[in-house]
Amino acid sequence: MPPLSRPRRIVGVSLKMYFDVQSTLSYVRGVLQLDGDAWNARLDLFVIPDFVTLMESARILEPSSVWVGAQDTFWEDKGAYTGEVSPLVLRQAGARIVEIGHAERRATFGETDEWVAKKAGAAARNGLIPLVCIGERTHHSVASAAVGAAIQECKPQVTSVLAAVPDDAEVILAYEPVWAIGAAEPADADHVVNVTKELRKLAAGRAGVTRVLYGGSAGPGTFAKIAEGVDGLFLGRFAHDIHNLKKVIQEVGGA
Ligand SMILES: O=C[C@H](O)COP(=O)(O)O
Repeated sequence: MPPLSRPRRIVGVSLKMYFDVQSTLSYVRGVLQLDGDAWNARLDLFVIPDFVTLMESARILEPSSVWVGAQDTFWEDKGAYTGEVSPLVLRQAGARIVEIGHAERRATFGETDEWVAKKAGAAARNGLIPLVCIGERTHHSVASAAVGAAIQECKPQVTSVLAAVPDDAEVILAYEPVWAIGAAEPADADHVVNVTKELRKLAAGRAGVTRVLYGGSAGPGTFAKIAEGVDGLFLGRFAHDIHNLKKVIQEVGGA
């Protein structure tokens, strides 16, 4: 059987709630400056600011090929849902991608697999690409047991989402072991490769493109070690310095 072709690589960064308005817009302008580099022929790039600065960020990046994303969405398009943000409005505001089920939302706000799946379906229904974060909460000290335990915990997170999204819709899965988020270093490369290879199998046969990213203290130097299992990186703190983001883009794009 010929080897399966891999989808186009992709790099994204979430600003989480680290930045104020001016810092976000200044960062986004910095990303715009990267647009002329050769990377855009080789990979997709997205930036996820907070909701308040999303529209202005999208306006700044409109002339570029960089996608703007949202950090969450609600599962209904309209109605009496005070405080929630509609996927329809996100699309109209310029978002192309929406992050769903980040570990911080699951832990702090009690998001369940059921909610995450409904949100992913709503995103796809509105023409947004769901970027679904998955990952195990605890890290087994024995490497062989850690892979099996991670797959067991991640599997329902993935299957519930894939059941809620049309088969031909594009989906991005960000494998983020919870214990590796906000840490000093990313997860062990062998662990990431072994888990992501298995997770990828859950989406085999889908008509829509499914890309698998790694996130969790990733930065310059991370991608080469795990490229066998992933299509790119989902970055946090270590890409909040635009120079580091540029380095990662060069590494993932193979420049
Ligand atoms: O959203 C991004 C991930 O949670 C990774 O964040 P981090 O690189 O700061 O650990």
